Amino acid sequence: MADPVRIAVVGAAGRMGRELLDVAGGRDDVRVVLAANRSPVDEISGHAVEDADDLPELLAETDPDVLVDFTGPESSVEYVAACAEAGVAAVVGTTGFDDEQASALDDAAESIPLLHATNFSRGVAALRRAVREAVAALPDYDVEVTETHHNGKRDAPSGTANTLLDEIDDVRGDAERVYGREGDQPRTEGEIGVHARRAGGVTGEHEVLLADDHQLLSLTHRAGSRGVFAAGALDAAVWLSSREAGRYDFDEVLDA
Ligand SMILES: NC(=O)C1=CN([C@@H]2O[C@H](COP(=O)(O)OP(=O)(O)OC[C@H]3O[C@@H](n4cnc5c(N)ncnc54)[C@H](OP(=O)(O)O)[C@@H]3O)[C@@H](O)[C@H]2O)C=CC1
Ligand SMILES: O=C(O)C1=N[C@H](C(=O)O)C[C@H](O)C1
Repeated sequence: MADPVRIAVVGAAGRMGRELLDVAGGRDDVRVVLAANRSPVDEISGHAVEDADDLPELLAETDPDVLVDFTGPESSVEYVAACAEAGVAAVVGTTGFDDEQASALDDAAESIPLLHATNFSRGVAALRRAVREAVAALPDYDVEVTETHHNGKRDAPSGTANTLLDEIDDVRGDAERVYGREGDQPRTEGEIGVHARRAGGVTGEHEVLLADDHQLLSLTHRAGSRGVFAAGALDAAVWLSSREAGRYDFDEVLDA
């Protein structure tokens, strides 16, 4: 069997960071060589947690093959730039990038392999394909996208909802997006309603609803645990570890 892929996890103390360290511990194709976090934390899943402000030095000391980042847009851009400097591949799960931050990922991908996905679950990959097919088959139907997440989520709508909206635009052309409705606001033809709900500990749900006067089609994905995202991100890291510099999609990992 091949040597395990050497992984660095940033955002180690976050919800996803903790899940990644836990899931990685049960796999023999990856080995965590660095866990780092902005705020000080002693230990997670048996890993000492280093100060993420020292990432450039830590990458040089620990020599990971791939860094896995689930943090925030500002830190993600900073960590990916450190990877580009150090020649370390990057798997990015962070969402909520503005255009400038997104193009910083493109810049890094000129010198390292980089894979960014707004959702690392296989179910959402299948949902994206199903949505494309449904929207193409039902061209005049009204479309509404609703996502529900835990009350600690910062960005809205979710990265996955934005990806689903882009899939719909690919098929229909750019539609007006209406974010929530209030007061006297009847639906206009072709608009897409977008709704973000935040409650309790919901891991992540996405629904694309298509309806006309006679039929309603609801396509829904519910993540049962963050383990599905962590497993997908580690699969992506293993796949990415043998790639050339460039920008890659999670679909390429699933199709391999
Ligand atoms: N692509 C996918 O499949 C998934 C993507 N996500 C995305 O991953 C990201 C993280 O989610 P989650 O783990 O729930 O978030 P948490 O808030 O639980 O954790 C965020 C982590 O990132 C760190 N962080 C946040 N902002 C900064 C910053 N400016 N500088 C340095 N470190 C920072 C935090 O450090 P500290 O401890 O110091 O606060 C913490 O370790 C989000 O963008 C979320 O949307 C989540 C799940 C699945
Ligand atoms: O913040 C989360 O939790 C999640 N974020 C991702 C997103 O913004 O789409 C993926 C998943 O839904 C969980």
